[in-house]
Amino acid sequence: MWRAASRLGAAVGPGRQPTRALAMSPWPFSATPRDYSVPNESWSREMRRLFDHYSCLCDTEEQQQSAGWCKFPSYNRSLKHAAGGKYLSKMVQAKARLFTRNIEEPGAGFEYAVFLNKQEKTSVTIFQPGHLLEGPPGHLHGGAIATIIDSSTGTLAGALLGPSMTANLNINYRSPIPLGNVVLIHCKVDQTEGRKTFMSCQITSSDGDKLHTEATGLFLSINLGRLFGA
Ligand SMILES: CCCCCCCCCCCC(=O)SCCNC(=O)CCNC(=O)[C@H](O)C(C)(C)COP(=O)(O)OP(=O)(O)OC[C@H]1O[C@@H](n2cnc3c(N)ncnc32)[C@H](O)[C@@H]1OP(=O)(O)O
Repeated sequence: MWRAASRLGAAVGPGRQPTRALAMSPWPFSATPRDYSVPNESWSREMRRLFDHYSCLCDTEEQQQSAGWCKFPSYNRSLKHAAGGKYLSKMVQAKARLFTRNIEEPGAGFEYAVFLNKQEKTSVTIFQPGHLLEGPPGHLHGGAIATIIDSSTGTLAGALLGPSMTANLNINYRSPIPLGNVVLIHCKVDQTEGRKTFMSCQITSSDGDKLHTEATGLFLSINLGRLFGA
């Protein structure tokens, strides 16, 4: 199924934006938070093609109901929202940024967008790794791979379960990922037992032909108040 999903559809007009995104709770910082998971000038043709393809699946209410896809917006600050500003120093509140969104230069770090299918409990992340994420020469660092896996599975877990944390990640690195190459990260929920959600994930080339990475993860629902010492 993962492979089939990556092959769906052809490219549509460049830079087309999804008309529907997942409903989010009100943003606490300003009326217009910036969604980082939209095309910018660093995105390759393939990145835009995949973005347009998955955006099309989210386009209309009818398609949403039949296919169940939506784009998950991605902001660079979540801390004040999560903690309600209560337990954190002003210094931390002012400086904290989501790890994957704190490289300012477009294309230098993590360029990605997450599309969720809540009905099927799956997600697809389209990911274009930039030059600041180098590990082996010309290729993506294993820690950066772990980061994008954690972010992708964590986003799916958060959307399905609410506040949750990664308890365990197991990663098998099968083939190196060249910097700049667009890859797909397919995540799915395998099982839920009380607070525990078991997930699995594959990273493939954008045509689905090459397997780069496989992973499993365990996420636990948490009480946010406890996380911040309540
Ligand atoms: C929307 C926003 C967008 C934003 C989108 C951004 C997405 C980014 C997502 C990033 C996510 C992260 O990086 S999170 C950061 C990395 N993770 C962490 O730092 C977590 C650190 N660990 C912890 O805080 C804790 O260990 C918890 C919360 C995971 C669990 O603690 P707890 O709540 O007290 O639960 P505990 O009683 O220990 O365990 C409950 C049950 O789970 C089992 N269990 C616990 N840990 C494990 C484990 N590693 N492997 C197997 N099983 C485990 C226990 O045996 C038990 O089973 P039984 O006896 O009940 O059967």
